[in-house]
Amino acid sequence: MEDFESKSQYTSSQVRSLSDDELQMLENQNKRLVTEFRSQKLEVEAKKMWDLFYKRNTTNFFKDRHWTSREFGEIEQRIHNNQQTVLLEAGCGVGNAIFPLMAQAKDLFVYACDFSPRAVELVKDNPSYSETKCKAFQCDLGTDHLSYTIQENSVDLVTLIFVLSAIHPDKFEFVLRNIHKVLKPGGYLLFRDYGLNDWAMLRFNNGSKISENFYVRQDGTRAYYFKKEELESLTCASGFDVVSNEYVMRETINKKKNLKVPRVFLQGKYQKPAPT
Ligand SMILES: C[S@@+](CC[C@H](N)C(=O)[O-])C[C@H]1O[C@@H](n2cnc3c(N)ncnc32)[C@H](O)[C@@H]1O
Repeated sequence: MEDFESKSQYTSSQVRSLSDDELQMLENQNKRLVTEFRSQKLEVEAKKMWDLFYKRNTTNFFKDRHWTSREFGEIEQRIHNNQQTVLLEAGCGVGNAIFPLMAQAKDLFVYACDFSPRAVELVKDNPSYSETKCKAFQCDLGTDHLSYTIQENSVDLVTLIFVLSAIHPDKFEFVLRNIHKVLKPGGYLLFRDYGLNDWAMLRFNNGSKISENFYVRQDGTRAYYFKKEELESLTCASGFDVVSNEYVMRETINKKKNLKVPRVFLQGKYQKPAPT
């Protein structure tokens, strides 16, 4: 989670290949893994860690995401056609993805959920929040059923942006099935998250690795780095058809640190099949 400016972007079906130095960095991470006790504690305290994150940063950490409609054609098209749309932003944080969309779209209703009570409060405190256009609620996507709050088969689009990576891999399928239940047949899950061999993944120190591709940051929040084949099989196992699923490679520049780094994200679009 760093503040970087994007320089260039292209998609790739290949995993980013690593230099010898980078391979060595990954090798070093395996020397001392997080203990089983710490790993379990991090799982128990996941909600608390994110809530503390928002206590420290309030709405100041993430920038508004103005790229969502550009990156996901389904959103753009619906906004352009003034099509009535129900969207769920699963793991909404303080609303950086939803408020720019609500400002553009005339006929959009947004469900926004997060397991951090502070994040949900910050969404509700936003001057652009209105109960007629949005319902923000607390929900742990890995344990709470979305269908207790949202009617089954009622949502056109679900966005899941840098959220699944924060959840324990054992819960990935539950989360995806949870989302699948509230999507309309024919509706889309729009996904962006960290990809394998992302620069941030290689930077973790010895002692930060929990398990394969899963790490803990200094603030106690966790990050998983996805392989495209893995997300493809997870979404299929959860009842989705894969429409697209590619790495997005970006070269970004951190002006303060004078650093140019290769970021890797995984971006995908998965559809709940419509009955034939
Ligand atoms: C990196 S932020 C992304 C926020 C937002 N999607 C955006 O694009 O700005 C990750 C969010 O996932 C939320 N989160 C993590 N695990 C969650 C879970 N099990 N259930 C619901 N939200 C969760 C965190 O509280 C945090 O707000």
